[in-house]
Amino acid sequence: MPVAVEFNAVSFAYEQSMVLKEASLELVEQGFLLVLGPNGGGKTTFAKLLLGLIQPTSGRVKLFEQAPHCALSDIGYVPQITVTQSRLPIRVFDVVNFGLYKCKGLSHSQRRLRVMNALQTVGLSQLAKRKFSGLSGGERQRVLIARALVSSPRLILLDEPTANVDAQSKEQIYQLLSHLNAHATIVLITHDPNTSALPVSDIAFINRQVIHHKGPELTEQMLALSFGTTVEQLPRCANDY
Ligand SMILES: Nc1ncnc2c1ncn2[C@@H]1O[C@H](COP(=O)(O)OP(=O)(O)OP(=O)(O)O)[C@@H](O)[C@H]1O
Repeated sequence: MPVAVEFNAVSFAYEQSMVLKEASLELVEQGFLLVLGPNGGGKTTFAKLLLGLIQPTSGRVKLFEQAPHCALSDIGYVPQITVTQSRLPIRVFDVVNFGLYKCKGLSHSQRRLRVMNALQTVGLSQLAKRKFSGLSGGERQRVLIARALVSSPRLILLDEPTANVDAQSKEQIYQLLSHLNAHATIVLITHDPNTSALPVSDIAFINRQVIHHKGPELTEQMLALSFGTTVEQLPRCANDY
């Protein structure tokens, strides 16, 4: 399988403050990467590096074998929803239409078709004319997912899409992500401890260091890092206690 995301010994510091230290991972196309870690651990910084919004202090990030800023049309990004965004006086159709800003040369009817198809994929075509501000939290998140997938990206990056939604909406979003993973690589940043319904292929646990595991389980190293122990301090076997 070709590689979708590659972090090679990536470090990043905001001025003097080191946020990521020598992070390395590789995610193949159509993989499903769960990004976990405590508040302030560096998950959003990881996402910004992937989007090419910031550059590594050292090391290299590649997206589909290119520098991220050259592969931006291959990414659909679902940001954390802010209070300001949720109050915007704008219709659902127009929110999704914004996702086509990189797709030049489409006719009005082609745009309309793509927006309606994206809304249909997330199960909300009947809400196209409704005001975004009048939707529930779960519906808003699904509209933002439609905005991300309307340009047919090869990778969808989501930052906490289930943070403020009820259990039923979370289930709908997880079903949708499982469905989308048939055609796209997924990178999901989350604090949700219950992701067993998702077809996770890889986990990255981020707390200044990045521990990458190929498989859906948390490892002992990840748990140690979440409690503030460094990997070097971990006992190597039970006899060390
Ligand atoms: N623009 C910035 N300037 C300086 N420091 C920053 C900046 N953005 C983030 N940081 C710091 O970098 C560290 C990592 O932040 P980041 O937002 O990547 O963490 P996170 O894992 O996404 O956290 P959360 O789960 O709370 O969203 C934090 O200590 C944060 O205060």
